[in-house]
Amino acid sequence: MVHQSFDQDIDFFARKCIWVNGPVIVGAGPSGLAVGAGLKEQGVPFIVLERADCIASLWQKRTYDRLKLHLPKQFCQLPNFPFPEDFPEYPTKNQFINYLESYAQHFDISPNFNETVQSAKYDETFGHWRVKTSISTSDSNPSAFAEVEYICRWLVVATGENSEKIVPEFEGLEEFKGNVVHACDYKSGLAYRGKQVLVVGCGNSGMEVSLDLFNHNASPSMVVRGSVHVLPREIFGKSTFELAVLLMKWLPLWLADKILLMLTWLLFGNLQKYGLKRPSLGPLELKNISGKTPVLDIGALKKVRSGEIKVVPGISRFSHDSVELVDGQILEIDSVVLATGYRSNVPSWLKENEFFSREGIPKNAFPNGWKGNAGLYAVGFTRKGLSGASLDAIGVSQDISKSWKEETKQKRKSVAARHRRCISHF
Ligand SMILES: Cc1cc2nc3c(=O)[nH]c(=O)nc-3n(C[C@H](O)[C@H](O)[C@H](O)COP(=O)(O)OP(=O)(O)OC[C@H]3O[C@@H](n4cnc5c(N)ncnc54)[C@H](O)[C@@H]3O)c2cc1C
Ligand SMILES: NC(=O)C1=CN([C@@H]2O[C@H](COP(=O)(O)OP(=O)(O)OC[C@H]3O[C@@H](n4cnc5c(N)ncnc54)[C@H](OP(=O)(O)O)[C@@H]3O)[C@@H](O)[C@H]2O)C=CC1
Ligand SMILES: O=C(O)C(=O)Cc1c[nH]c2ccccc12
Repeated sequence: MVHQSFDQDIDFFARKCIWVNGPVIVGAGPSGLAVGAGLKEQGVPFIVLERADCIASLWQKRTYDRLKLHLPKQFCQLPNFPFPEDFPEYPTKNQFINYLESYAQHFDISPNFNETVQSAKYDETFGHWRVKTSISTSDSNPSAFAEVEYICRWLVVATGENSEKIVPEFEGLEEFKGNVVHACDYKSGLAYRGKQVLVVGCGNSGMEVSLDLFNHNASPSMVVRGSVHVLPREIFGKSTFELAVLLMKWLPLWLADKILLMLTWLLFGNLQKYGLKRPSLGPLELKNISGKTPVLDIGALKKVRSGEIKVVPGISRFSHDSVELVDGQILEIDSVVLATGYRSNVPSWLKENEFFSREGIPKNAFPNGWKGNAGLYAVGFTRKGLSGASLDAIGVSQDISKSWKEETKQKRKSVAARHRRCISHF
């Protein structure tokens, strides 16, 4: 049996208290599923808590229709369960979701859905974690919920680097009468046909949303307030990411960057004249230091070059039907898509400040960022996408399995000893 439960009266409602014989995993995205799979293989019981009503909610609920994986498939599959052979080099979002559904089914992982972790704290006195959740009990009434407290020896944080959208404040945005959405709520350009759309941000989301808008006969203007690395997804028919991995094996990061940028220059030439200034650090060094992912171009650049996607500088302020930019120009716009990125939500619920930074990312760099103290683990915070998450998950599930087996053996021994003592009294 995985857990035992008992009720505790707290104020006017009952908080259920559940002892978990094994780890609690927070998040049923690729990272949480991969840890669950590793634990299943070792026979370790666990529970997975997921705030959404499905697995991989980032992929199922917070991404646009035409999204594809932008790294080749061999860098995106989870441990011990390869992609189907007929998957293309860059699987579509739906193919990836189907794969994750099969993964959960194959390893028999059934998360507790609609259950949000509100806080988790280590209890030094008893040597275990107290994980408090709220479960939404009604779709029609968001204030109807129950509360549960889990008590466990191991806590796995798998809530992701992208769990909350970043919505910056802009002067006058409240006056703007058009539609404003974050990229996580953008599905397709269908609803934007014929519209002037301001896309704020030029990461992979900003570039791909701009391209999708253009493909649906809208007119996108993309805000580039700083600098950005745009690399081709393939260089002379070979994946740029794969090439980067290869270069990084043998060369220092700066040299790998020089080679990538030289090859990119051969293909793209100088992009500054289109408003796309490169950062002074190379793409791999920048990713390593700041986490900023280079853009892997899937066709937006061609449209930037032709002027079909306009590049505009930073924003000064919005008014009811337009936006003023830092260079003084005023653009009339119908809608805004904020492709302004994401952040971790760990600081809002994990009461701990040794292992995780204030930004909610483990302080130790890859590959030493997955194990904290007192049974605390992190998976999927390496800024290395799905391949980083898979490596974390292997380490975490092996480590927990080892200590779960040791502790379980100890407990069995002491129960057996107690049992023997009892028998010898007769
Ligand atoms: C648009 C987009 C495209 C991407 N494409 C690629 C790609 O092609 N290749 C690649 O390698 N990486 C890609 N990434 C990176 C991405 O982070 C990974 O693909 C992957 O989703 C990470 O998995 P994860 O499980 O760590 O996090 P997530 O997929 O974000 O899963 C975390 C889960 O935790 C849940 N959760 C959060 N907070 C709580 C809480 N308090 N209580 C309970 N549950 C909670 C969330 O609902 C979510 O389901 C992409 C990211 C984005 C945003
Ligand atoms: N096909 C795929 O696989 C895709 C993958 N992804 C991944 O998802 C993750 C998130 O990407 P993304 O959503 O693009 O987020 P990013 O964090 O990469 O980019 C955010 C962008 O918003 C800009 N920005 C933030 N605040 C402001 C502001 N106030 N004014 C103007 N610009 C602003 C940033 O500019 P600045 O740099 O100046 O701060 C940056 O250009 C990445 O890992 C990415 O690779 C995303 C889309 C598609
Ligand atoms: O964070 C992402 O979006 C990824 O897909 C993973 C990723 C890790 N390192 C990179 C370097 C270049 C492009 C993508 C990645």
